[in-house]
Amino acid sequence: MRELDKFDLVVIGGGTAGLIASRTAASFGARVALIEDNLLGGDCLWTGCVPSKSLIAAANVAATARSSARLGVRVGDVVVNFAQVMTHVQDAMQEIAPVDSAESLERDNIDVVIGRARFTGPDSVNVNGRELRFHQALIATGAAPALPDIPGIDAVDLLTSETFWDLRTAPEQLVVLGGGALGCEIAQAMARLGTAVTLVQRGPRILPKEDDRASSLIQAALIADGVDVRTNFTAIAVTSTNRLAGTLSLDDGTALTFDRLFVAVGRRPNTAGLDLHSVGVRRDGHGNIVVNSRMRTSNPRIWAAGDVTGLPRFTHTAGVNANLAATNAILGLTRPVDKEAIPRVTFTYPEVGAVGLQSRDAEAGAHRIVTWEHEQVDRAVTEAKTGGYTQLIVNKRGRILGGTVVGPRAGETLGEISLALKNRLTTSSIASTTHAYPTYNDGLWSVAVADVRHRLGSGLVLTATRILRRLRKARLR
Ligand SMILES: Cc1cc2nc3c(=O)[nH]c(=O)nc-3n(C[C@H](O)[C@H](O)[C@H](O)COP(=O)(O)OP(=O)(O)OC[C@H]3O[C@@H](n4cnc5c(N)ncnc54)[C@H](O)[C@@H]3O)c2cc1C
Ligand SMILES: NC(=O)c1ccc[n+]([C@@H]2O[C@H](COP(=O)([O-])OP(=O)(O)OC[C@H]3O[C@@H](n4cnc5c(N)ncnc54)[C@H](O)[C@@H]3O)[C@@H](O)[C@H]2O)c1
Repeated sequence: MRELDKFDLVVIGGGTAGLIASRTAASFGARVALIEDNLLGGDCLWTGCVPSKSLIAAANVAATARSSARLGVRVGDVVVNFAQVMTHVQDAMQEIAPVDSAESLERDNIDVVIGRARFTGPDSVNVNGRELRFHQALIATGAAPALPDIPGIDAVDLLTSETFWDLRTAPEQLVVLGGGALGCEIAQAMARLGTAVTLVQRGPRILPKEDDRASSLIQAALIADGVDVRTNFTAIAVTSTNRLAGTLSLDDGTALTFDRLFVAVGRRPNTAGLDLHSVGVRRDGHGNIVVNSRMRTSNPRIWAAGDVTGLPRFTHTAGVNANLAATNAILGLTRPVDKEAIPRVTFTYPEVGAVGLQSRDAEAGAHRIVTWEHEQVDRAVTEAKTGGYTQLIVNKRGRILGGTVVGPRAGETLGEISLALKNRLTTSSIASTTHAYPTYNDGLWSVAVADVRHRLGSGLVLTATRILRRLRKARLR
């Protein structure tokens, strides 16, 4: 660590938001210190995206092997070695870790300080008894699993996204509480790996943020994989038989036996111990740090990004918003955050990808919902994976305002829809772009062509087409 006494930017938290903010600021020549309390890489690398997608990859291989006879390939019994699955999960994390390491950050001229940060004054942070002074600071301390307040729940060692990755033996009976992205991904993956899984969702449907039909398709897919999906139930008590196992009582009088209970009911921001009061950084009713459209907090010297804010909790939003905050902080710019073109993907099978408006947001007369069934996507037919759809929400001129894709590679197709949304493109732009055949993106191409045809068949465009045809005929006479 260099001994110059004041940093241009002190970043608290070494997850995606903190790493990106530090690198952005350092690339502008700023003097940057990054403080991390635990492991550099944060949630995405150690407890979130990377381990969960590695687990899902193994689960999908098991499911593909089991269903291969349908395509004429018979394999023997599918045997899952859960300890080896978890070795694969650990290997994936270790392979990515060097990118986020202290050595790599120091090569980018970032001073890394390991320890827990606490604000001690308007321009100072204390770490392990040591004072770091800053011109500006950025809070990127992330979030942790929220725990529901259910009588008896403290008597069992819950599985959460933080503890699950330490498992080396698969539970036999897993109860998953919460049917959001996390609950659905884990429930399906574990069912595919051979665990008996029950998913309890408080509301009427799983994945409630998604299009109704997407929720129904994922619910059907989970059930097909053997998950016992219980929607519209409230858990009222936990009775433990030992520190790990017990029963979960539901409000209809039934009780679910589990040997592990996985809790996936949302996240709460990590702000404890930062002493935000002392620096005048405001939080909302959920404890999220309040930021303006430029990612600045109520203290103009302090910025925040990532899961600790109330903005959508994804790795890509953490990275993009942190980059924006650091750019605004160091260069004095006033670039606003993008709140419209925020894509999200739930990595169940099939995947659900969504961005912008959804069918429930479409206003009659102003918007149209155009849908293409994957039964008509040749790639899906060749792979026998036709149970999905591509849907766009467009305005009268065909401008793309949002979309939902359900299918095996929905997340890949979503990139093109996000690009269209961000750049205010119409379906004509997609329709007039040649797409390689046969790909899942054919669904998007087809839905765009269908929309252009619809517009050609009505209103001004129809009149213009008719006039052109008449003129052409007259010339040919
Ligand atoms: C199981 C799971 C799967 C997920 N899958 C996806 C996915 O597929 N795609 C996607 O986009 N998103 C996914 N997410 C969400 C994604 O992981 C988060 O949105 C993202 O990692 C948030 O990054 P962050 O930098 O804001 O916070 P974090 O990565 O949590 O980083 C915060 C860091 O701050 C440190 N810290 C906290 N307090 C202090 C302090 N006082 N002093 C010093 N350091 C401190 C913490 O140790 C931590 O390392 C998933 C999340 C989970 C739980
Ligand atoms: N693919 C991805 O991008 C991905 C995957 C996993 C997690 N994540 C992120 O991780 C975070 C956590 O995910 P999550 O699924 O826990 O949060 P979430 O808020 O998306 O979903 C929680 C679900 O639990 C339900 N719920 C709440 N209390 C309940 C209770 N007592 N009993 C039963 N159900 C209850 C809610 O209705 C909701 O559907 C999110 O911010 C998410 O963005 C993202």
